[in-house]
Amino acid sequence: MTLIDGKALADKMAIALKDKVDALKAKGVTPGLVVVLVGENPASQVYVRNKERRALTAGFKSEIIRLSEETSEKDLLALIDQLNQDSQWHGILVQLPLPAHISEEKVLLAIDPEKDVDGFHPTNMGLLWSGSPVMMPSTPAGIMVMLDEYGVDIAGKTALVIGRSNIVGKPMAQMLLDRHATVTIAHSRTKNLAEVAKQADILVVAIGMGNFVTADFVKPGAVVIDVGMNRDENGKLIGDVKFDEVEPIASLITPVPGGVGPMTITMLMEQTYETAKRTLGK
Ligand SMILES: Nc1nc(=O)c2c([nH]1)NC[C@@H]1CN(c3ccc(C(=O)N[C@@H](CCC(=O)O)C(=O)O)cc3)C=[N+]21
Ligand SMILES: [Mg+2]
Repeated sequence: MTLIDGKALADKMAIALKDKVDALKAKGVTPGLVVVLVGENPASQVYVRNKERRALTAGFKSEIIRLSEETSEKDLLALIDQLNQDSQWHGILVQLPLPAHISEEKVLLAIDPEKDVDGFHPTNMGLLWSGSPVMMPSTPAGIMVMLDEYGVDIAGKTALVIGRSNIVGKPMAQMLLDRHATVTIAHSRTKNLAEVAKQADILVVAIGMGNFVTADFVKPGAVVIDVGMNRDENGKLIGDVKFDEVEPIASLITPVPGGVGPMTITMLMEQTYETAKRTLGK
């Protein structure tokens, strides 16, 4: 069996999370997650709905605040300030991307780092890179859980992360490094990418180009993690990895859908729960 079933693992973790949440509620704390969505990005609508469904299933208090595409940066910052002060919300997530007239950097800086369940605030990114993470970006955190669940050895292995975003590639590299992998980050300017990729025991692909990674990129027996979420010409969801070609070569591979995506949401829920739990003694 070469498939890493992210959906099944997410469902399994959801059952355990519900029990943990019930126990926390009995102590008087209900985890609260608020999601802010600006504009009508159709992909964002799907993700935000999935998040809300998983949050309510877990027994959280959850709300989606939908703002029009025309919302000013000033109004959004004022809303974040208000959510920062509101003790019913343990986690605040502002869905990215934001409309072009709003600075993502300013918005992420405005979120209280203690409520930044995405782990995107520079304080949280710095804590991760210095080896004392508090809030971890949920996509790479979910990938680490999948690697552990499927018994993948990380220490001493060669890992290649393709993609250098702040939300996936960079934190992924740090998490693998922390577990003693030998890590390389590749990107669109990397020369001889297929040859570089072919050295990797663990290959994480987050480049945002459908079917980009083909059989010639993959070392036989490699573990292949596909973070891609692309639509093909028929509107079908496809990953960054050409699954049918790579699956016979890999020892383990994540599908799209049903791999990284569901675990991203699961880790967001776990992190919101942990954040709520930290308020107990306060
Ligand atoms: N502040 C912020 N935090 C995020 O974590 C964040 C974000 N902005 N913006 C967009 C990306 C993307 N993202 C996904 C979440 C769930 C699925 C997911 O559930 N995927 C399912 C299917 C989805 C479908 O059918 O379209 C799957 O892969 O099986 C995918 C992608 C979170 N993101
Ligand atoms: Mg995330």
